Amino acid sequence: MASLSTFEINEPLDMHLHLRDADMLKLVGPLTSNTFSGALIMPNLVPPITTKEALLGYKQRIKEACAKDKFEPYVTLFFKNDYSYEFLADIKDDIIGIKLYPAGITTNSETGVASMDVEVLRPTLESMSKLGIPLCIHGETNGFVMDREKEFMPIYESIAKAFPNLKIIMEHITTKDAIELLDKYDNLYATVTLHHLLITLDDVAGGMLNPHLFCKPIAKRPEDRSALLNAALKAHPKLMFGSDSAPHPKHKKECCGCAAGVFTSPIALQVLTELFEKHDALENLNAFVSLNAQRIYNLFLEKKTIKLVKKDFTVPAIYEYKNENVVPMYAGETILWSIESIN
Ligand SMILES: NC(=O)N[C@@H](CC(=O)O)C(=O)O
Ligand SMILES: [Zn+2]
Ligand SMILES: [Zn+2]
Repeated sequence: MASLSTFEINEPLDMHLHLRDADMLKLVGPLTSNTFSGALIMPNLVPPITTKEALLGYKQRIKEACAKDKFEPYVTLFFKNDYSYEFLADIKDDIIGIKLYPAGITTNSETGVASMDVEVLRPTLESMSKLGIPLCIHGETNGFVMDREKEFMPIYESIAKAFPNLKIIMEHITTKDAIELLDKYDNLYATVTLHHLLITLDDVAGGMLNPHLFCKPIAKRPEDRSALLNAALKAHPKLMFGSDSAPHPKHKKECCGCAAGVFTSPIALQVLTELFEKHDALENLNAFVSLNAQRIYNLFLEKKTIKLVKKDFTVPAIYEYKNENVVPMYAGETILWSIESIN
């Protein structure tokens, strides 16, 4: 009998994750914490996380939901223009970064910033830069949907230039323009999702509409996907894996007015392994999914080894807990790798 191939991932990190709250958190939290060592948790709850009390309470609820696993939730604060230096100095050690959303650009971002003018953002950014707090950004304008990220590039540039000591993370990049910008400024970094390495707009809307692949930023053109994939496969040192796994209940996806977000937590490591194997790049997967983020964010992790085996896995049609449910990417389909053991 031919022996099965196996592959090990050490201390995997998901540097862009939505865990929501309450029963949805209890449903999706363990689907990340069982296989990942840690994750950067997005603050776009309703209302968003803007106080120390809300932040610490949320971190505690995440720890309880994920209590079975060795897992570190790296929580973030929702960017506001009026945070004082004293407030940020006090909260600095509890957060991994602050997430900036242009108002209304994505799910639960209504109270984000109304202007991306550097002068308007300056007070908070100056404090962050002095305190060494990284800035994570959802970088889209409100222009034509396919151009929103590209149009945001000058804004990234203006912030990168104005605050050379501020670490700026371009979240969930989807274009070759963003990949090109990465190498222009020392203080620019990026995350990329699994789905943006796999799909283009064709998969979302080129045939029958697939609401489970609808997300912000929308998937782009084949040449964008190639640029993202090339950078990920070589584990570009400024690029990190961030799933942007963004669960919404089934009835909010399969309806008129579909919510944006793709739910990938339960399949992320298996499909990444499939993708890197297909492109003969498995030797770079640990850098892409862990080492780059450890270096960029100065993280120190306990050992956790995920052993994957090349064995078919049928993705569940739906994940459920009490009244919550969520449909994963590739629901009901077969993927080529499975999780064999977690140590
Ligand atoms: N990516 C998405 O399409 N949705 C995210 C928000 C975000 O990351 O922009 C969500 O919170 O649902
Ligand atoms: Zn976003
Ligand atoms: Zn997100």
